[in-house]
Amino acid sequence: MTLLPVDPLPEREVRVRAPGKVNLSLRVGPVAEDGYHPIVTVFQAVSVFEEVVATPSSGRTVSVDGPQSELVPTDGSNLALRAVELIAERTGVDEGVHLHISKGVPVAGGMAGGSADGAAALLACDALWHTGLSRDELVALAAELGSDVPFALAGHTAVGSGRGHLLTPALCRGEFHWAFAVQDGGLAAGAVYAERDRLVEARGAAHRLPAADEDTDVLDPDEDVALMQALRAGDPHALGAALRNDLEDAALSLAPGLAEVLAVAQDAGSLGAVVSGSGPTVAALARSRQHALVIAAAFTAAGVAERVLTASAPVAGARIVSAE
Ligand SMILES: C[C@@](CO)(OP(=O)(O)O)[C@H](O)COP(=O)(O)OP(=O)(O)OC[C@H]1O[C@@H](n2ccc(N)nc2=O)[C@H](O)[C@@H]1O
Ligand SMILES: Nc1ncnc2c1ncn2[C@@H]1O[C@H](COP(=O)(O)OP(=O)(O)O)[C@@H](O)[C@H]1O
Repeated sequence: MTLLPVDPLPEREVRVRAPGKVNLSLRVGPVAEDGYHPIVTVFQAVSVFEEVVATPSSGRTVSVDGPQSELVPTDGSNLALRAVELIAERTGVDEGVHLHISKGVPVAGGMAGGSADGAAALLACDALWHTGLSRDELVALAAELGSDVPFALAGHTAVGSGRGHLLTPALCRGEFHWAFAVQDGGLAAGAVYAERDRLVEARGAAHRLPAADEDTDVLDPDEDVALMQALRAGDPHALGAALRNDLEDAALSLAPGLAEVLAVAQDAGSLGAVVSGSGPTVAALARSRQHALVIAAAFTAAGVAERVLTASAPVAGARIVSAE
């Protein structure tokens, strides 16, 4: 009897796409004992995406391509690999996986690209390993990985409280258009929060006030009434006027060149411009898709960005795009 060659089983592959974000408002309270700051933030997911492809493998490894990929660690500190270890540990799975990440979101840019990879890896492993986790279980694992990871799962527009991990969906009508000025060097979120503490304390000392007094009402949700109304009305002019980021002074203090980026956005007629999260990416709100391209061109012409991006928003959170 002759044995016919048998085709190997087709490689299974799960492909997930997850968005970056911009903080439309970011209000920061005084640092808590655990080293984290209570915040109230309005997240919006933007059409700048990470793609993560998971395939079975003997080990647990990651590879990365795309802009700034050389800045992304491929050891156990990679958020996507941390997600793999976490889901394996909690579900008792003893399998390997290789993740390939194609980066679209700036690295350490304040747009939560690493968080998007973490969220994508959770979804990919859940599908690949048939662990069948519920949405709530995935969200709980996401919150363990990082403050911004639950929003990368949720997407759209949402209010984040606590460390930013407790989410409430926000009503939002229509489509908004953004231009982003991306910088080469990133800013670490922890360093920017620490710089904010230093600035608040220095200001408190100058006014002979206890530093914490300044933040007494900062976490009151009513502070964002105008912004929430602008979102409900789908009014980009009102939204532009309501943008706010309490980390902006700290990001500007660590990266003073960002003041010029904000000025260029204003000169190009943006409806509002802010540092995105902990920076250093600057997000400029445009009147239209065409206007976003004009603002992006102005960033390039002024030489204030290493790279420019345009995006529409809001978009959905992490999604499986194919599983075969
Ligand atoms: C500033 C924000 C705004 O959305 O995002 P980015 O701009 O970095 O994307 C977030 O608060 C960042 O979230 P994320 O980057 O997930 O932070 P984590 O990994 O949880 O924490 C990194 C470090 O930031 C500081 N941190 C983070 C969140 C928070 N509410 N208070 C903090 O003080 C802590 O020092 C922590 O050690
Ligand atoms: N998958 C990943 N992609 C990007 N950065 C990662 C990843 N995993 C870990 N990191 C580390 O986290 C840092 C910040 O991640 P990132 O999400 O890109 O920025 P931010 O927190 O500013 O939004 C990076 O400088 C990098 O050292």
